[in-house]
Amino acid sequence: MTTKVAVIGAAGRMGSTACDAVEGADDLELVGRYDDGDDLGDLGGADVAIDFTVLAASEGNVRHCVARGVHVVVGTSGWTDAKAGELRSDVEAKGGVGVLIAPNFAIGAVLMMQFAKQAARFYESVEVIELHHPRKVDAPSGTATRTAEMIGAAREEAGLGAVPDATTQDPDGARGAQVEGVPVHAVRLRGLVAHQEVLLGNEGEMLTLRHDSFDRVSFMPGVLAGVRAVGKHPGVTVGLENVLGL
Ligand SMILES: NC(=O)C1=CN([C@@H]2O[C@H](COP(=O)(O)OP(=O)(O)OC[C@H]3O[C@@H](n4cnc5c(N)ncnc54)[C@H](OP(=O)(O)O)[C@@H]3O)[C@@H](O)[C@H]2O)C=CC1
Ligand SMILES: O=C(O)C1=N[C@H](C(=O)O)C[C@H](O)C1
Repeated sequence: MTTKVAVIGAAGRMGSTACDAVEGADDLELVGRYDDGDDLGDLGGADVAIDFTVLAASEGNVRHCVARGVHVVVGTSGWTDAKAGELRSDVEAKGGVGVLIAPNFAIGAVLMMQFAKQAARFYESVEVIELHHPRKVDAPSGTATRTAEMIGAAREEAGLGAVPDATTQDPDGARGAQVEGVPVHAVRLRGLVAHQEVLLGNEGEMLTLRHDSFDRVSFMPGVLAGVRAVGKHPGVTVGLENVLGL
């Protein structure tokens, strides 16, 4: 059976790549491309919508889809647990509708986050460095935020205290953003696509976890896996790991 798919943010870097991926899949049919100012209407009769827009638009797009019983795969960054939580009752009220929010669809990035979560309890120090193309509008990246949240939760569960840091003077924020007690640093550099390092340190050793997306096609196997799985996961699901069986 063919699944009908609409893409919101279709003219963007990710949206256009997602349109190509859907068109290249035998079991999927692209039935709609939507951009800023377009009326989403009935989404061209789509079974599943993919949203790669901006946070300010994404929530309204998702609510529009859910109200029409259309499953949604959300790649737009900036969705916090609190924002996802606000959706839950409305999504659950629609019965079988699924919303999958994934901070990162690259399989390696999902694994990197899982490895970071696994390693977190063994290390005194941890920092996250995300590196992206200079047209990215949000910082820190959704991936870095999610990684830091997962590390922070694992550290808390293990009873670890604050990361050691003697800094008392930092007028320009050189130590980065603090996300759940984890310093997060954002680099914007021409030539990059999407990259992240997690540095974990103990006395006398360091573990570096690094993932590189050199091309946006790296996100597509995850996007398509999400499109195929979202209908089998009613309610709101955060993280591609939940549909990959990790
Ligand atoms: N989860 C993941 O794996 C990944 C997530 N991302 C995230 O995806 C998002 C998009 O990234 P990217 O494609 O690079 O960004 P782009 O700026 O290239 O694309 C965003 C698109 O959304 C459109 N848009 C803006 N507002 C609306 C709206 N209200 N309704 C419909 N379309 C709208 C924009 O149109 P216009 O230009 O006219 O405003 C643009 O075409 C970002 O949040 C990014 O962080 C990116 C890569 C991977
Ligand atoms: O804007 C991007 O490019 C990316 N955004 C996502 C994020 O904010 O984490 C995913 C990936 O890093 C690429």
